[in-house]
Amino acid sequence: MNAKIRIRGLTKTFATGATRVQALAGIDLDVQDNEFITFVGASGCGKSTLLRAIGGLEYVDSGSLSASGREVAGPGADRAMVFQHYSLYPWLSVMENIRWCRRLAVHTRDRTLADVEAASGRADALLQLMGLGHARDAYPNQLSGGMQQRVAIARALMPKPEILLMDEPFGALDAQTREVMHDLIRHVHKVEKTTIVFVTHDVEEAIYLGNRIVLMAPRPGRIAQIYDVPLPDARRQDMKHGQDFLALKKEILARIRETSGMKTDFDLLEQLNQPAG
Ligand SMILES: Nc1ncnc2c1ncn2[C@@H]1O[C@H](COP(=O)(O)OP(=O)(O)OP(=O)(O)O)[C@@H](O)[C@H]1O
Repeated sequence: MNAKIRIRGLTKTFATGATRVQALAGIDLDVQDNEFITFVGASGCGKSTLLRAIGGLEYVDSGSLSASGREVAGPGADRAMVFQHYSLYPWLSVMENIRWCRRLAVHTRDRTLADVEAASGRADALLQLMGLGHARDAYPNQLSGGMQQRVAIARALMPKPEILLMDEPFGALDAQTREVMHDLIRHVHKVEKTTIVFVTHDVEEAIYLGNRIVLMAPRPGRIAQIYDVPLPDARRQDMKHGQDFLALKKEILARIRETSGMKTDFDLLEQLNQPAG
């Protein structure tokens, strides 16, 4: 079976003056169609750089990268991105924001009245899917952060991308809103059957959302391990307290600590409690 995203030997170095940072080194990864895969790892391990490369927003130095069966040479209509900051157009209503992409040249495929009707049906369906029915005529500044992010996701889904790339999309939201968004995005994944690649620094979020987790490590940015998530497709919040979930969370957190070389308060406390000598 052909992978939806296929990455082989990908490398990327950033050079700023005399400083060189190897953000990605020898990345090999296959993401299958309709997978929900999460990238997690210590700060600076290259998660966003890898996501941006898949989105065609970052040049790479060497290696190969294909998405939806084509070599990635830049952004494309098969891939949509959602970032932490919603970047909605403040002068457009919720519905106008969602329909925005239809105005872009790349999506001028509404040739007949039937096309136009299909597009407005799609926008209405996304409005309902994202729980935005009551907010269709509101403007972004009238919405909470969670609602704005729902609009940004609906807008990204409008052209039916095959791949949805999400870079810490819920990073700015409070804990309760994040939980609601987690269940919503799992539902979107089930209904839309989009392949989702999701970057986060939150291990619990990575496990709850992903079918697989790519653990990355820094200096140089690389894949340290890939985990299968031992949870059924239908997720429930109470699964976060299950033994398998907690064991995986503990293991990943330990690996992140190991790879980042950073001491946590917990490590320092353990050191202090060690008998001298
Ligand atoms: N445009 C850039 N110019 C120079 N260095 C960069 C640039 N973008 C990223 N880097 C460096 O590349 C490395 C990987 O960065 P990246 O943002 O991909 O990591 P990350 O895992 O997403 O980090 P975080 O979790 O902190 O967002 C870091 O050392 C970062 O400082």
